[in-house]
Amino acid sequence: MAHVKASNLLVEMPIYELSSRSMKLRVLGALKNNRFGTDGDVTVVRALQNINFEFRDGDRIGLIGANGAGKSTLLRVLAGIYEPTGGELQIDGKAVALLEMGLGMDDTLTGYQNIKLRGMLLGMKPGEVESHTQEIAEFTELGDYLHLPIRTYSSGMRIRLAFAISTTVHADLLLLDEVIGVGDAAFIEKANTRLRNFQNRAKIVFIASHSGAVISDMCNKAIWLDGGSQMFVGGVREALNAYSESLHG
Ligand SMILES: Nc1ncnc2c1ncn2[C@@H]1O[C@H](COP(=O)(O)OP(=O)(O)OP(=O)(O)O)[C@@H](O)[C@H]1O
Repeated sequence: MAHVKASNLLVEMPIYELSSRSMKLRVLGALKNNRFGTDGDVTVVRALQNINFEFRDGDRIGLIGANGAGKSTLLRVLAGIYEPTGGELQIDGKAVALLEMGLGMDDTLTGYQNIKLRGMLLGMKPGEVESHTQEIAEFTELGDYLHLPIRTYSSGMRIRLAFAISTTVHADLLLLDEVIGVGDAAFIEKANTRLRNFQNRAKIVFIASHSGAVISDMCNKAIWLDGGSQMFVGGVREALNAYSESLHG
């Protein structure tokens, strides 16, 4: 069974560029909210604070909120890309993120070698990678390019490869940003079908989106974030209504 629980989760990011005292005072004074603080000499932005939730198998959680609300940061903490600076985050199960999918690929290696490398980085055993290689290769439609170093690929070709590998592994917890830009028009439809199957296999899915329709369609729970704080956790309709009311006064 997969399970994820956040208790008073806090994520602070240091802003080292604000070194002079006068700049710090200006920024802290101008931004009269509790999002900025100091840690010793360093100014920090609280990207997330007081986040509390608990989800289990079957939960599909939409992350909603304005630009800068903290949605991507929450996905990154769940993915283990950022460490919480306070509170607790407990994850039982294997998390796979379809964020920054190109990370962990090596430019000097061929497509086939990257399938092996990234597959293993994502937790597959050598035999498992082997048995999926043909299918991954076919899905990418990259043909003979797979024998060339990936520095010769276009950005779209890289994304195809990274997406095909990432969606092959087993995920208990799947972390998605709505806009994953998986390539040209012809590829998008195929990629969407693969993504839907991948989502269906995952036990818990988090998806950040600005589209109420996407959230209503895919999720049974939602978290509304605003300014790094959690404004609402619960049903999708209630969350979308509360968010929409905040926007329209
Ligand atoms: N590496 C970083 N250093 C400093 N501040 C950061 C960093 N990453 C995020 N932040 C801050 O954390 C806050 C939350 O950002 P985040 O990207 O999570 O928002 P978001 O809800 O995903 O926004 P969007 O809808 O625009 O993608 C923002 O105020 C942002 O400036």
